[in-house]
Amino acid sequence: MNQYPLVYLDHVQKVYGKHIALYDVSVNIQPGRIIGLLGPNGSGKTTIIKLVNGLLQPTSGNVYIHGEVPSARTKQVVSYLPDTTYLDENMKISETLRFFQDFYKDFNVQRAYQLLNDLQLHPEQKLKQLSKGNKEKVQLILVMSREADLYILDEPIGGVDPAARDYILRTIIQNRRPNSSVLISTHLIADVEQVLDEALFINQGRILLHENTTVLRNQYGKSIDEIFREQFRMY
Ligand SMILES: Nc1ncnc2c1ncn2[C@@H]1O[C@H](COP(=O)(O)OP(=O)(O)OP(=O)(O)O)[C@@H](O)[C@H]1O
Repeated sequence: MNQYPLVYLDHVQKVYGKHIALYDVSVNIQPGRIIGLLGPNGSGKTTIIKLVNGLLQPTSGNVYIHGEVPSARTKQVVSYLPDTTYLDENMKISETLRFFQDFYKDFNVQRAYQLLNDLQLHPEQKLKQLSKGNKEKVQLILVMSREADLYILDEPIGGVDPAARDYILRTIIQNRRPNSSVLISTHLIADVEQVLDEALFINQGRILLHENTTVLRNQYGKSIDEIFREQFRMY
């Protein structure tokens, strides 16, 4: 058992040119948790995600995954869904699964086929034949079928029918690797809040709150979406 937190951001500051994107951010993520990284456009969500992935370096402070700075080794335990498409549109769904199987030795192809079935996606369909929402589902299934310690989802399922978002997230999250954590970045709070264990509110590069969602609901007598809107008046 690793004695370090899964993720620890230790007084992280990130500056792009003259713009300060993150001010003194400290965050601790434990195993087995579903965390919503919630904030309006430009608040610093993607910057945090890229720092955890090792795609960006902090200007000051440190990022640790299992007590180590991000490296090729830590990347093996993090499965990342970027907010852009990266798959060849001419591939069939089944070919994307083979591609992931070749690329990631921790890819669980049985889980991927099970999830495709659960979400009623046909493996022989080509990506270019799929709707935006169904393409997002395929990407989510690919990322969640790795045996990772941390799954990072940057704006997942924004194109999916709102009525189906909760079901899709729930299905995928319930089938993830046991005791892994999921960090979900979104501004669609109402659609994800039922699956969240913790809420991390961020605004203008500062963490405003990091709390258990049940504690928050009980404390305010409101949904996470309502608390977010009322407390921080971002909308
Ligand atoms: N490469 C860059 N150069 C300069 N400024 C940047 C760069 N990347 C991000 N920023 C700025 O840093 C701030 C945080 O951006 P970030 O992409 O982390 O926000 P976000 O919360 O993910 O936003 P969104 O919800 O719109 O995706 C924003 O003000 C953005 O304009």
